[in-house]
Amino acid sequence: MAPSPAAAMPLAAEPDDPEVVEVEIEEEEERGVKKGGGVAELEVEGLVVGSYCHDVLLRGGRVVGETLGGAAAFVSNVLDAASPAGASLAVVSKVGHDFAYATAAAPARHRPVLCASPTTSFHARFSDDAASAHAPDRQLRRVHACDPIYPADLPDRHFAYGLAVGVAGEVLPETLERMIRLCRAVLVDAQAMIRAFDGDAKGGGAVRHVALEATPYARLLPRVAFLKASSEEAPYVGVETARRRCCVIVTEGRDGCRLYWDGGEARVAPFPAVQVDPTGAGDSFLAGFASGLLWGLSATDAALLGNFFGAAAVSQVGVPTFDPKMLQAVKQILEKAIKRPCTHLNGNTFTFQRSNIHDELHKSLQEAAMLVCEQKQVNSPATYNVLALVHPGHFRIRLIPG
Ligand SMILES: Nc1ncnc2c1ncn2[C@@H]1O[C@H](COP(=O)(O)OP(=O)(O)O)[C@@H](O)[C@H]1O
Ligand SMILES: O=P([O-])([O-])O[C@@H]1[C@@H](O)[C@H](O)[C@@H](O)[C@H](O)[C@@H]1O
Repeated sequence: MAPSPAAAMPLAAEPDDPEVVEVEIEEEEERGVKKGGGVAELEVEGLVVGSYCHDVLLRGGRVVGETLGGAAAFVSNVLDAASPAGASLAVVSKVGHDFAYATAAAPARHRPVLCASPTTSFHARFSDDAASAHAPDRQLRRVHACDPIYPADLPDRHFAYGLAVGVAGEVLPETLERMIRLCRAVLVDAQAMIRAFDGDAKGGGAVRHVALEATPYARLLPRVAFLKASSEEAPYVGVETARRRCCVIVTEGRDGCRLYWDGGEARVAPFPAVQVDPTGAGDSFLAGFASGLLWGLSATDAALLGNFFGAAAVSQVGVPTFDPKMLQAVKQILEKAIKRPCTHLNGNTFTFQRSNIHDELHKSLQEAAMLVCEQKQVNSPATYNVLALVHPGHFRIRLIPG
């Protein structure tokens, strides 16, 4: 189906909601929007909700790496790097006193809330067989579960946009509902809603998926702007039903992604990457996509930025470090392509159409993606046998020599 030229998406909160009117007034005052024709310098604050975790990567029964994980870690890494000037972030994340990445030189970027229970942790077991773009490449087991994030844990102020990015069931339905009230547009990762765990007393157990429709999150979908799912999660989301309530984005690994909305769909092409660790690709995609919206791109164009950061994520183990030259190149490309950033998340609608700059944007970002590949090849010592190839020595990650 060809993308519709001008589909529109309502805001997360209802337009006649008194809270929305209040938000608009407050936002205008806070941002110092110049009235009477002056150029507006917009300040946009986003809210990320989901806990950091410890990831243990295993291959052939051996631990090959231990890294900072949790979608909030990957998401804030990309949003901090790629958002336009004037955009800031609040992150609500919970960890235990055992959290291993609070004091390292390259820590979790935003301070988490400390709890008595241990930090959420996952074991990711990678198979030696080459996975297809649509097949699971790892088996996840939750080993510990930290406390859930309650509505009262969210800051008591309004945000331009919010990302619900739980990994272990920590974003409760009532917490998502509160996010929807606080944020003008909410983007949700399906993994925050459809994961179930074959539990033991400490919260350990294999990760399973349940049908979204059977969860208490389903009724909130009409008030969500974008729902992202991997191809593995898509059957549990029920794309045909969900797309009538919000825009659904299905990521397809090295094949890029597809957007489905009520009345249209679009495929967005991927970028080249040498994959060493698939962890965090979906998270980095979602954050790249959100930053594309912040730059003022249509959803289909913003998905290019999602694919770009998804590809960058798989090129490194754990939360990636971005080459400043690459980031500068990306921002220059966006500044050149877009005359006025920060419009869509503050406006009344999202647009979906593939713009006339789409192909040019893809081509320019492809050149920046080559910088990521080149940087990887220069930095990679052949001393660590990690997941697929090798990875630059990095103090945020403990790699186990092969
Ligand atoms: N091998 C790859 N090469 C290029 N891009 C990739 C690769 N793997 C993932 N990506 C990018 O990251 C996005 C998310 O990856 P995917 O594997 O679908 O999600 P998840 O990590 O949730 O399983 C993809 O849509 C794509 O843009
Ligand atoms: O790889 P991805 O699907 O984008 O997201 C991953 C989660 O599925 C996983 O539970 C978590 O431990 C990782 O750190 C990462 O957040």
